[in-house]
Amino acid sequence: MKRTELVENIKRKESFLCVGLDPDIKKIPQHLLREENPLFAFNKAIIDATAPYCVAYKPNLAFYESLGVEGWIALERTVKYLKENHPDQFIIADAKRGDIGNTSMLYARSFFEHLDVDAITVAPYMGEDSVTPFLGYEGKWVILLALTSNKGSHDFQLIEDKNGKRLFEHVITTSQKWATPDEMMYVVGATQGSMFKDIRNVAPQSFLLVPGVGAQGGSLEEVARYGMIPDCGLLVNSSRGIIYASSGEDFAEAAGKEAEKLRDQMSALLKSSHII
Ligand SMILES: O=c1ccn([C@@H]2O[C@H](COP(=O)(O)O)[C@@H](O)[C@H]2O)c(=O)[nH]1
Repeated sequence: MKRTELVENIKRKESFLCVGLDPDIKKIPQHLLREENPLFAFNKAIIDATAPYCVAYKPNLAFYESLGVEGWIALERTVKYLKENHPDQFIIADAKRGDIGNTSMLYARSFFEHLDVDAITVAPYMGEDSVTPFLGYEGKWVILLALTSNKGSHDFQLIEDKNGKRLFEHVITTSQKWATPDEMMYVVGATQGSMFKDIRNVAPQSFLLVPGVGAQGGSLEEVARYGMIPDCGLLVNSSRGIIYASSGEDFAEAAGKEAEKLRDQMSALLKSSHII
């Protein structure tokens, strides 16, 4: 999906919400365990209930790979279901890949040709030749980890060089030489609050994928205050806060309500920034 289409969807739906499809077989409602593929049954119900309120879905690979073949089948069926029934949704494989060039090339083939998602998260640690094999696919995106939402983000990402430039700033400035803001986004955790100002100093035009709202306690208002740009430039993800809003038979309806609440807040933020 091209940036113009993503931005049109954000404006039309008054939402920059990304719903995280992180189904844990131990947490999904008991009655779904009778289904032939419980993970897919769960995702399908969540998608149908939340699609009016979001513009993107982000399945995290861990939740599928941990189940072996059955998990991969659930992931493939989920992506196919989205493409056939909700073709306006931007699909992100949160896989955090990145390896030596020829290996990254095969990861890229797997996610962009076989699974055919719109974007994949990539770890920048191995440098340019580990990232560039994911680039050059028409309409596909690399989402590079920059400043993550977890406590451990401080261990390496904030290390300063002798001029006071931090590692995450190096990641962003260097990677902008490899790709345009129409093919590369950055992961920045919602828990980083006012650090979004520093991110925007080095990435004024890039879209940011922002996990950490909901279960991790990040503030949507702060993210928008410091991170929003004229075409929005944000995809804010919530996974557990939406998909586990209820553990009962009403789980999909409850997920829809949570997504709608976030959409309403996002709509107000888009309006106050004169984006819509
Ligand atoms: O910095 C990061 C990068 C990725 N994630 C992933 O996003 C979701 C967040 O889930 P919640 O349930 O809304 O906390 C999950 O898949 C993480 O692995 C992140 O949280 N932070």
